[in-house]
Amino acid sequence: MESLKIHDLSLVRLKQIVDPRGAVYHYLKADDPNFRGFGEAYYSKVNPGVIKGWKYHHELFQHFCVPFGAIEIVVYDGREGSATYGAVDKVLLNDNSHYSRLSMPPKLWYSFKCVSEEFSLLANIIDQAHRPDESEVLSLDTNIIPYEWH
Ligand SMILES: Cc1cn([C@H]2C[C@H](O)[C@@H](COP(=O)(O)OP(=O)(O)O[C@H]3O[C@H](C)C(=O)[C@H](O)[C@H]3O)O2)c(=O)[nH]c1=O
Repeated sequence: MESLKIHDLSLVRLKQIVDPRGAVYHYLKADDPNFRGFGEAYYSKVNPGVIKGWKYHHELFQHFCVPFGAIEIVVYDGREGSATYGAVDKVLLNDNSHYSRLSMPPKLWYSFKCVSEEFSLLANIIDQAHRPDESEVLSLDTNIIPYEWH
């Protein structure tokens, strides 16, 4: 596990099993300590240079990885009472040297940018089905979150 500032946010390097026909990419197993149950899996396609966010989920526990392309994801801890209140982590996820899973509890703000030349896919496994009433958004230029994308 790699160390991040935000309490409860975890980054785990994943295996890619090389095979001349095409590798196998690990993602998430039910016996992983971070597994919280299965609700839904989906991909967010992000075009080159595009930033999506800020987003916030009241309830969802999320597991991100990037099986195609490269994405920088920034996470902000605005949870009152958190031991790491105010902390920001920035993580690179890609399909080769940074093939990792970012596991994230609810109530953290995040945004992500495609930094590959082609589009990227951000895969997400969540512990309950997506519901539109469960999330919040802020614009990228908000002054509530102490991070500016360039
Ligand atoms: C995820 C989802 C989205 N939608 C609708 C809601 C919007 O009208 C549209 C795009 O959703 P959104 O703008 O949230 O898409 P992304 O910015 O790619 O973000 C999504 O993928 C990243 C990785 C996240 O972590 C978000 O929580 C997730 O919403 O699809 C649905 O109808 N059902 C769904 O399950």
